[in-house]
Amino acid sequence: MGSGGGQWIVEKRSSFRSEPLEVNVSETGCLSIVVLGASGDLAKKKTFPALFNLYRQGSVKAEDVSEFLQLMKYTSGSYDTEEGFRLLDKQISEHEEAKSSADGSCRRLFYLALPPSVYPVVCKMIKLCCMNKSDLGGWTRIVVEKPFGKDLESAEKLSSQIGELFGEHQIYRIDHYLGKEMVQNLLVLRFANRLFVPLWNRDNIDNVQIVFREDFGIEGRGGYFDEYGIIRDIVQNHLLQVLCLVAMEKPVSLDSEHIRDEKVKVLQSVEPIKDEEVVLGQYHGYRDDSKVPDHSNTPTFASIILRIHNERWEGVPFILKAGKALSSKKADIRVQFKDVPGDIFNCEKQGRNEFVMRLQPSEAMYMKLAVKQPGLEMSTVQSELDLSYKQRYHGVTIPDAYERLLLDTIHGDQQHFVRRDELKAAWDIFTPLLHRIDIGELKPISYQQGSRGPAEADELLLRAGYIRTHGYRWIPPAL
Ligand SMILES: NC(=O)C1=CN([C@@H]2O[C@H](COP(=O)(O)OP(=O)(O)OC[C@H]3O[C@@H](n4cnc5c(N)ncnc54)[C@H](OP(=O)(O)O)[C@@H]3O)[C@@H](O)[C@H]2O)C=CC1
Ligand SMILES: O=C1O[C@H](COP(=O)(O)O)[C@@H](O)[C@H](O)[C@H]1O
Repeated sequence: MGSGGGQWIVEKRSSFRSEPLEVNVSETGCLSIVVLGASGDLAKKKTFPALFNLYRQGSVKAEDVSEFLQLMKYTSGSYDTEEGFRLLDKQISEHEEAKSSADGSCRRLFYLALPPSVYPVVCKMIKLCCMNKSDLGGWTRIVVEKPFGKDLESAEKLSSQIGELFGEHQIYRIDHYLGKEMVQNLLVLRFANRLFVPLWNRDNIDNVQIVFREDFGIEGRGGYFDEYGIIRDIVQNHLLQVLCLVAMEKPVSLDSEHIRDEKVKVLQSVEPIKDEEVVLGQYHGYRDDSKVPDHSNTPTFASIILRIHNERWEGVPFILKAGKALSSKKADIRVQFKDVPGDIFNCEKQGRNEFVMRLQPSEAMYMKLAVKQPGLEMSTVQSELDLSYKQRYHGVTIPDAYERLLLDTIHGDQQHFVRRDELKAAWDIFTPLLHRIDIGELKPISYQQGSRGPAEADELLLRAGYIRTHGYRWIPPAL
């Protein structure tokens, strides 16, 4: 899929500048976006809708999907032979010539919406057949999706194979959670607010939960899911990336490398996972999927405590919880503070201060805190300082994560992509646990679909020190 000749006007997201910068993406050469795996689930659900939205925003009267479709060309071919890739290169070159783009200024973005097993051969073919010249600012970039490997060894092997063909600056390892509004907000909240600076540490924070819940099961993805399971699907990547942003030290600057340096340090400080701090679950009915073996040991739910061995976080449990086919669909970060020393109000009975960031649905952040019960009595009640995005930013459309990340790729901004050493450190944490699950040493507990997951997970939460608020009732503000 390509565009050129001054057609695409897109907004450059200069990460933290307040004023959006209008940039014509074709000003430095023709841009071609090649989606490999165009007929797959990911391309259908995420990649093409994101591309369409970007296109729609950039072209004033292009609400019509047919205009968008006219920009596309479909090339069919096999992933491991040169023939198809030579044809692809020819088509891209013809398009670039048609747009009169100077040789050496063209930009080619290859989005691999493919299973990781074919990444190496596809990258080899791109390198062999589809590279462009870069002497006038042109580039070739590769976007790869998760799962990037299955464990430390396979991920490192994959990294080496791709690393032999492309430089790190050309490889964009996408984790779409890094493109979510509230995840991107974490750096601002933590480092642009004096309020949080002195509080964000083991002296004040008792525990942190990072939770992903889905209210549907694997829905026809049994073949993929059973091979990977919930830890590889969600925890090792999405939730761990969120943990990094919650726990990392302040980066030297907003430069991609500075941010990723700090994330790597957090990951390297995570202690080995203890068996007694893991609860695995598998929903009842999971094995009914035709592609799931009858005796599958794959977890569809996991609650895992990670402990960070450093000055800021020693002793603070980070509870990472993810599950499919549960009672609700949500993703949030819940930071629970310690009790007030020498409490004269008996607030402890009601609950602790909590700072909650809800990533989805309906982005919000709220601080649960004790206030005086309105009225004559001098008693306390749990209430909240509430920033609900729909109310506060009424009418503002929050872009989809994939839209942002595709745009970042076009702009060469790697801040929200996973660096090779980061990936290695992430696999380091989970590989021993995953291997034990793979060989059946650890078994998931069965739970009912539409439930909260295994009761053992809530027990683990209590053991970790989490204290649930009692009698708290949220009254949504009226618009
Ligand atoms: N701006 C907004 O939209 C706001 C919305 N609210 C809403 O108010 C409600 C209450 O909010 P809040 O107190 O923060 O969150 P919840 O009551 O949803 O959850 C608080 C904690 O208790 C756990 N929990 C929930 N149910 C059970 C259970 N039956 N047994 C054991 N543990 C349980 C949750 O685990 P887990 O995370 O795994 O479910 C979580 O750790 C929510 O629906 C929230 O969305 C509140 C404030 C602002
Ligand atoms: O990467 C994945 O994410 C989705 C959930 O994404 P979200 O943006 O809707 O929260 C999940 O359903 C899928 O299993 C997983 O592969």
